[in-house]
Amino acid sequence: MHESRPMVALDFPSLRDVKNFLLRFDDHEKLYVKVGMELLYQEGPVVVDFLKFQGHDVFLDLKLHDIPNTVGSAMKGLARLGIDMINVHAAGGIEMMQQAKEGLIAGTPAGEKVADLIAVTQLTSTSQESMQHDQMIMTSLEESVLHYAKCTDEAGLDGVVCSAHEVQKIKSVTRPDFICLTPGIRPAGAAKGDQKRVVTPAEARTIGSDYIVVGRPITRAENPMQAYQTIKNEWNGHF
Ligand SMILES: O=C(O)c1cc(=O)[nH]c(=O)n1[C@@H]1O[C@H](COP(=O)(O)O)[C@@H](O)[C@H]1O
Repeated sequence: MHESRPMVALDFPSLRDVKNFLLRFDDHEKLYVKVGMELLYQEGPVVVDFLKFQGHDVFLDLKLHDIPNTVGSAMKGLARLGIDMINVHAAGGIEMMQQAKEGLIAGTPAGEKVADLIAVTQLTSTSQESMQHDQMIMTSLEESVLHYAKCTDEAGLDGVVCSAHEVQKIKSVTRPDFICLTPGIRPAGAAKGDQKRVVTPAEARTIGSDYIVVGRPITRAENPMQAYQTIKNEWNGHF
């Protein structure tokens, strides 16, 4: 495990919703939050400024996927926001990922830590059937994920977004410190929603995930702080 806090996916449509959500937590609770496209596209970079000012760590989950030059230039601009982690789609290719990394390094202000850069393999909402039908990748889901993980490592990135089911094999074909960040986390009995490949926080811990990302089981809980603490305890092996 790399990070003892579960990352909280702030999948909200506005900064006002984020502020209301954070009011449910103690002031001293510094979170590692994930800002995705829903929030950033509607509110802009001010969201990141706000969260960083409040002392939270920020994973900017924009899943960039375009030609190498465009992604590299976009990364250069995004690096100035002072984020802690950011991602691209491995399907964009090795050259795209390399330029993403170069852009990120070039845009990071002198003296500041370069954000972790990871790549999405196959989304946790993708099943083997949908991958073969929609993407026409005629291999197993696991083979596809491992292939993308190897390409990501070759491009010099820090790790991947994957399902916890794939963590052990990914580390065996890359390296032990290759980050495996796993969404698709559901406490026992919680609704899966659109996620296809899910595990509990305790299972993710046993399997060896480095980070877990949790959205709806916390953001839609009646008591988000309590849901967060329960998941955090389970993730840290305290029951
Ligand atoms: O990159 C991601 O964060 C991501 C990749 C993936 O394969 N699956 C996945 O669910 N996610 C994100 O993780 C979060 C999961 O949210 P919940 O399903 O509500 O827990 C969402 O914000 C997704 O955008």
